[in-house]
Amino acid sequence: MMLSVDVSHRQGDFTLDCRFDSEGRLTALFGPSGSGKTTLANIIAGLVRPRRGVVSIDGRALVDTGSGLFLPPHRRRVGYVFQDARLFPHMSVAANLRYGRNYVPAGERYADFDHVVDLLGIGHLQDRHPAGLSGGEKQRVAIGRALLASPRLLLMDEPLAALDDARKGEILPYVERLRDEAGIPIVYVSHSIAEVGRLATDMVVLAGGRVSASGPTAAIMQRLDLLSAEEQPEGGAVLDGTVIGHDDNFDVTELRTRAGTFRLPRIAASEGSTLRVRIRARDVLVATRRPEGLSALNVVPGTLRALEPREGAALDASIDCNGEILVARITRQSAATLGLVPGGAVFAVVKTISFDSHNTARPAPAA
Ligand SMILES: Nc1ncnc2c1ncn2[C@@H]1O[C@H](COP(=O)(O)OP(=O)(O)OP(=O)(O)O)[C@@H](O)[C@H]1O
Repeated sequence: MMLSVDVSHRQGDFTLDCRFDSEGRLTALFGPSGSGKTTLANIIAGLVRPRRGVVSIDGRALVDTGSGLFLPPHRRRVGYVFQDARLFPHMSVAANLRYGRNYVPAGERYADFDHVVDLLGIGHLQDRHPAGLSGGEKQRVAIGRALLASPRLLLMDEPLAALDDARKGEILPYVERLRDEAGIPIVYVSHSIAEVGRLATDMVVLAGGRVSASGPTAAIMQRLDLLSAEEQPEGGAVLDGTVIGHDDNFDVTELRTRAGTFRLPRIAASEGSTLRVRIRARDVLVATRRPEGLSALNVVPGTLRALEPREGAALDASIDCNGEILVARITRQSAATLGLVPGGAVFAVVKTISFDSHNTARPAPAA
């Protein structure tokens, strides 16, 4: 599926002027508060009519101001999941789930009730009412309701924002399954690097109503300049790898990536399965010689590509490790002391313990 967006819009003092194309399974609209993510999602859904422009899915326009076309929301077949689940309180879970189906012509209904219920693990909740559900359960039902309307595209606007960390952890694997198994492209609004790094195949970065970058997640994530100063240490490389084994003595999992082999705290994943890890810039050290007498278990050789000074004492070193770029946030003083220069041979050092549930996930299978 190809989602194409080229729109301009004004609301109050805010101007949105966005253009991007995405073929991603899960495209994240990422950016700080007020950058225009929800406005853009609302334009795609048909809740906001742009002043100018076109939104199309696979070449079929949903809105085209040039020709005066504006499909109303219910004719777009775009499912929308909001931050708060917005279930009908007087209806059972089963009735909530069936609600959207009735608006879809029989010939266009492809979503299978049992499959969706199974995908989201909500079969046992069907007789309950929303008031008796946890936040995470409500959100899974809201996702199910949107899916059962057989959408061509699913929009999710900060669907985890209202949940605590434990509930987020509970629901993230369901979003991954949705991305990998439901066959519906997802546009996912978020300002969380952890969520986007884990889920997104593609990213559109918004700043002040404009697209500052778009493309595959791994390529965008390493561009720390796209992040705010507070977010930058959270940014870094996103690598996909294969589990090559577990060390039972030390509860460690070995992951082979193109950049090298990494040891992570043990992960319940079978040998040969694939994992995505995000290596935060703040967790990477740089050495000019292979270090000895150091507790960090992960040392991969590479070539220094660039040194980008950041605010205050910080500097980002981009290290090319066999074609994958790792970013290390170090001090300018360290770079000067080590005599770092682009083109030099270095080692990237990563603590095993820096891999945690916030930066380890299963990747989307190849499209
Ligand atoms: N109906 C409206 N009228 C006027 N201005 C609006 C309206 N809705 C939103 N805005 C403004 O448009 C800008 C973009 O808002 P939007 O909700 O799209 O941002 P966002 O990136 O989704 O932010 P957040 O992450 O906080 O939800 C903001 O400056 C907001 O104040």
